[in-house]
Amino acid sequence: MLYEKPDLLKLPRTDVMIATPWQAPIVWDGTYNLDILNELFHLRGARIGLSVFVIRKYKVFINDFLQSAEEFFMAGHKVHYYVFTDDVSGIPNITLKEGRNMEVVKISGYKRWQDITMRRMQLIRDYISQKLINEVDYLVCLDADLKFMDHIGVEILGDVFGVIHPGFFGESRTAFTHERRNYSAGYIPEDEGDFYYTGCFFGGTVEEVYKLTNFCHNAMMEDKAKNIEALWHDESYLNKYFLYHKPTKLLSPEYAWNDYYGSPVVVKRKRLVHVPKDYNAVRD
Ligand SMILES: CC(=O)N[C@H]1[C@@H](OP(=O)(O)OP(=O)(O)OC[C@H]2O[C@@H](n3ccc(=O)[nH]c3=O)[C@H](O)[C@@H]2O)O[C@H](CO)[C@H](O)[C@@H]1O
Ligand SMILES: [Mn+2]
Repeated sequence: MLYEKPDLLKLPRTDVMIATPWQAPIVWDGTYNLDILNELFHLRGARIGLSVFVIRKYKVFINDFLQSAEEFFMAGHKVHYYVFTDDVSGIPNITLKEGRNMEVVKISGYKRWQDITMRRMQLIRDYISQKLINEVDYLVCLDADLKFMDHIGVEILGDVFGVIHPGFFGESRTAFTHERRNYSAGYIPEDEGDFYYTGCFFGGTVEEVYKLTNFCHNAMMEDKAKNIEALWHDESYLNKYFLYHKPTKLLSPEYAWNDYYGSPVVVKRKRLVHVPKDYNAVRD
């Protein structure tokens, strides 16, 4: 395989941090060679799962989500979609490319939207031990109200990864919307916290995603027993997990963009974007 020799004396990017203080890479455009990575993951025959939840009115998002994933997500690799839904007939039967398949998993859903979003942790955890552990090597967990606009491939994969929220990447700790009540299991003290991670995109090896979802679900149950819920629900507990179990890879906000935040110069590609939604129309 031919490619340009890496140059140890040349920085791939000079405008952004490309590794955390704990030496985890932060993936930005221009920091990786996709040909090398594709070759490595093909040699391993990596099987990649993608989980997405489509409950109640979130059906409106799933066609664009899947069609755009077929175009941009893990092109050329083995992909297994797991679509969790309360309405199997509402999931479009789209034509998938070679090496890709889809499983629709019927679940009952919850009344409150907060429970729908939070219970994903429990459902993912349980489906990993029931089935996924034998079917995929990596699992990528995503919101449904997203559309792929550009390449997302094996450069994202690692033991456990999170995505820096597009609204907070230049912010100070005090601006992070972490859970600050010390009696919540999602609590992060004001002088701790590295980045603010989005709840809409995380993943890793199936074993690591099991640990992450198990932690988050247990933390939620601990709070539920006290009749509290962290400020940003699953996102708050995910941030807590990443504080003490640091991600081994981080994805830049290119991987979870929202046009609400405009077009900062450091963001060269908007790979996955949140579809604008009318909260009152799609929730409850
Ligand atoms: C960009 C980002 O940081 N997203 C997070 C954020 O808000 P969002 O406002 O993006 O959350 P959201 O409304 O997209 O809900 C999260 C996900 O739950 C599913 N769903 C939700 C409601 C429903 O009626 N039906 C349904 O299927 C669906 O897959 C959806 O994408 O905060 C949420 C918790 O408050 C989650 O942590 C989201 O991941
Ligand atoms: Mn969302």
